[in-house]
This record gives sequence, structure tokens and C-alpha cells, in this order.
Amino acid sequence: MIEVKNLTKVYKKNKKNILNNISFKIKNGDICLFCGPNGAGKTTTIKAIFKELEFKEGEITYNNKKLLSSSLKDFAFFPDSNNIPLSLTVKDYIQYIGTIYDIKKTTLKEKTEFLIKFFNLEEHKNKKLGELSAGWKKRAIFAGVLVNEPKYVFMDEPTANLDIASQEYFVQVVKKLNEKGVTFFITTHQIEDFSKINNHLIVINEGNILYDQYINPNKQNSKDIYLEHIKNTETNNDLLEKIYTEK
Ligand SMILES: Nc1ncnc2c1ncn2[C@@H]1O[C@H](COP(=O)(O)OP(=O)(O)OP(=O)(O)O)[C@@H](O)[C@H]1O
Repeated sequence: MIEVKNLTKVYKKNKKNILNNISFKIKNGDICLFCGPNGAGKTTTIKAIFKELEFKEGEITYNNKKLLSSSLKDFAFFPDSNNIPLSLTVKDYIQYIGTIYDIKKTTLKEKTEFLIKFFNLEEHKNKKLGELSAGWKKRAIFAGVLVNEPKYVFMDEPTANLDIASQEYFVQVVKKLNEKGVTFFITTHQIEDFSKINNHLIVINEGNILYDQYINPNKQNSKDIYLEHIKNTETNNDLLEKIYTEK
């Protein structure tokens, strides 16, 4: 279990807290959706968990002990498609991730082959990541994420820019891996993609947690719950009248 306790983050140039005393738990086996509008603080929270930034107050624990850098080997982050070495081939990328984790050469070779097969990447394995379409690139990224058999996978917008069939494919892969015991923490604006399988929903806005509950996805719709808490209050209809003036 990962526990975020009373986390507060401030940047000198911002007057308001970016994260305002937030607390939540990610339990083993969760598929947790972490949702909120642009700028809510989702990426900042993930960066704090991965020790990529200092925070002013608060604590993060892993299995009830202070989270240490050495424990991060149990976690994997699914990066944005622009933050990967686009000049590497799919095969080399998976192996590159494996070498970061010090996986033995023979094991890594075997594992790379299995991952390529699992994600149906055979046809693309010798292509550079930069040559792949958004969907195949994300499959290659997912393969890289799994190379170290992480217990916790953190995903930032995994289904953005994917066609409907690929979105569905990704959701099914998450479900299958979750059944094998992998815990998922997913930030997404595509809530409906995952709303059939998530058992936990956290809604954050302006650095505050507005909702944090375990749910039954067959009975409760995460998108509906989200919209109960995040309302669109922007109405500039009067300006529209000025832009489209009557002729
Ligand atoms: N290095 C920084 N310096 C100052 N402010 C920052 C910095 N990084 C992020 N912020 C601010 O922190 C707030 C939260 O940003 P964050 O990236 O966590 O939002 P998010 O919920 O992930 O948004 P999105 O859905 O758009 O990705 C934003 O107001 C952002 O401008």
C-alpha cells in the first residue's frame, strides 16, 4: 500500500498551494483513477511519489514505512509519448529499460521477445519509436513499463490520442494485468475509458481532494461522480455575440 499523508507543495512563484494538504491511499490490487481538470495537481502528485520533487510538508509511505528511493523499483511510470527516446527501435527501447533495471542479458532477451509478442509488436519491433503511430508507440511504452515486473504502475493519460479500438485494447490489458496482481494509478481525462474497471476514484481540483471512495464500477459511473464535483462554470456567450456579429 502506498499512503500519501498531508502532502503540501508550493512553488515560490505561485501564491496558492499547488497541493493543499492532500491525503489518500493506493491499496494493493486497486485500479485507481486520479482525475481532475487541467492544472489540478495530478502530475505534481505523481512526481512527488517518484521523488522527482521536494514537497513542503507531508509524507509518503510504502507498506507503512517511509518510501525510500530503493523501493521505487517496485513502481513503474508510463511516460508521455514525447518523453521517450524516439530514435530507438521498439526492441532496443525495451532492452534499454531492462538494462536500467540491471536485468540479466539472457533473461532480458527472452523477456523482450515475450513482451513484443504479448503486445503484437512483431511487425514493428525493428522500427524506430518515432516512426510509429500513437497507438503502436503506446504499446511499445507499455512493453517497456512491464519489463521489470512492477507491482505498481502509474499512468499519465495512457489513452490520449488513441482510436476507440486501441483505447479498449489498453483497458483490457490493464484489467488482465490487474487480475495478475498489478496495481494501477491512472490519471486521465478519458474517464469513460476506464470507468468499467476502476474500483477506486479520486477527484482532485486546485490541489484539494474533493472525492476519494472505493466504488463498484458495475453500479457507479466514475464520469457521473466526477461531474458532480467538477462543474463547468465558464460561460462567455456574450463575447460570442461580439465575435459572430449579425450581418
Ligand atoms: N515547475 C513549476 N513551477 C511553477 N508551477 C508549476 C510547476 N509545475 C507545475 N506547476 C503548476 O502546478 C499546477 C499543477 O500542475 P500539474 O501539472 O500537476 O497539473 P495536472 O493536474 O497534471 O494538469 P494536466 O491535466 O493539464 O496535465 C499548475 O497550476 C501548474 O501550472
